[in-house]
Amino acid sequence: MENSPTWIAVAALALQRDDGRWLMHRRPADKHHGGLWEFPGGKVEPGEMPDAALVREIREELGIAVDRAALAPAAFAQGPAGGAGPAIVILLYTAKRWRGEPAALEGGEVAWFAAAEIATLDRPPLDVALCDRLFSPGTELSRQ
Ligand SMILES: Nc1nc2c([nH]c(=O)n2[C@@H]2O[C@H](COP(=O)(O)OP(=O)(O)OP(=O)(O)O)[C@@H](O)[C@H]2O)c(=O)[nH]1
Repeated sequence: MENSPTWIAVAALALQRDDGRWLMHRRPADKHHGGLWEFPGGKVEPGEMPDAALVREIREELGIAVDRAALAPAAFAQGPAGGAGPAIVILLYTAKRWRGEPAALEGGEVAWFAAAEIATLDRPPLDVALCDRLFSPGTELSRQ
């Protein structure tokens, strides 16, 4: 059995609007996974709780304020980051409340999608797994 010597935790957010649409972020072309659509978020810093990291990343990346109490754990996925980097474990939270209007402050673009539309977007492999868990038929969220 092989153990991964290192891995990084990434916290990501599935933000849902009142009309049921979800926010996705298209990564800037010059970044790892450039041009792919993913849930906004970023790396958890050493010593940081994932939900606190997410509040920070979302403020930096989208310019909106989300309270930790509004974050609900939803799913996780793990796998290689691609390239020679350490493995990634992505912790996905959902939120339905925030303050401000989301914008792609660090490049790329943001847009709101129905769950069925997200299935047609080009996404990193871990996001395909996360979306399967979040939107799979029979789950509570897929009916909302
Ligand atoms: N934020 C986010 N990252 C994801 C997702 N799926 C996925 O494979 N990743 C990968 O996880 C890593 C997270 O890095 P990031 O670039 O978003 O994080 P960051 O802002 O803290 O990093 P940086 O400041 O070093 O660029 C990237 O390799 C990214 O491609 C996702 O849904 N959301």
